[in-house]
Amino acid sequence: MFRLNNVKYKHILAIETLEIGNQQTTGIVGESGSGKTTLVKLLNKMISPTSGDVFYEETPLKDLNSIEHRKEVTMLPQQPVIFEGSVKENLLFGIRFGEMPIPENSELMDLLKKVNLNKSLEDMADKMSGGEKQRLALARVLLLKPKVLLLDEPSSALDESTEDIIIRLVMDYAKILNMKVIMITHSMNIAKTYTEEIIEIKDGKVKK
Ligand SMILES: Nc1ncnc2c1ncn2[C@@H]1O[C@H](COP(=O)(O)OP(=O)(O)OP(=O)(O)O)[C@@H](O)[C@H]1O
Repeated sequence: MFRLNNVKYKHILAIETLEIGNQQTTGIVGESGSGKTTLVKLLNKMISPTSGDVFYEETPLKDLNSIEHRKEVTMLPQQPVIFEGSVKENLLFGIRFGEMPIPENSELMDLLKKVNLNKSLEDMADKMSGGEKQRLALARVLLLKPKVLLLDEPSSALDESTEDIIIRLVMDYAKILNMKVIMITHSMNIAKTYTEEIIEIKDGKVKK
């Protein structure tokens, strides 16, 4: 799915070769500051390498339009962005931006239930807790049904049992929608439990 060839990003990453295959779930594991987020940002063209090439399905990312690419390969950042306004407005933000058909309220409510968010569509999103905001942001990306979902430490604002429920839910949902998931986590245990292939990053390099 992705291939990196002699990729450098500033002094942060130096990856000679890396293949992320077509498996459904991939884990990216490494210590804090090792370069995991930077690697994932390269995959959806949020940033471009200082040198070297990133390929998506054999096409160099530098030849792809960033906005179009990010519709296919969508990232849920560690700190979710929540806008002033209702839960519904927040859910529909990406849909409107991508000029996609607006879903029925019933689909939105189903999704809220799926991500364990006990709120109504009219509730104000900026009044919610950190963990609730993260689940809302997750619902928003799931609604976009990207081909590849990049999750940056999806559980950082969640307690352990919610974390488990949410990761399992994303993985199940991804399977149903045939969505590939690349998930950053600091925990080798989480990676082993939920992902088929694990990439370890240490000091900006892939650990062999
Ligand atoms: N735009 C930037 N300019 C300079 N340094 C940066 C930039 N972005 C990140 N860094 C630094 O690069 C290193 C790797 O950061 P990155 O966010 O990729 O790590 P991470 O493995 O995702 O860490 P964490 O698990 O704590 O989120 C860190 O030392 C960080 O401070």
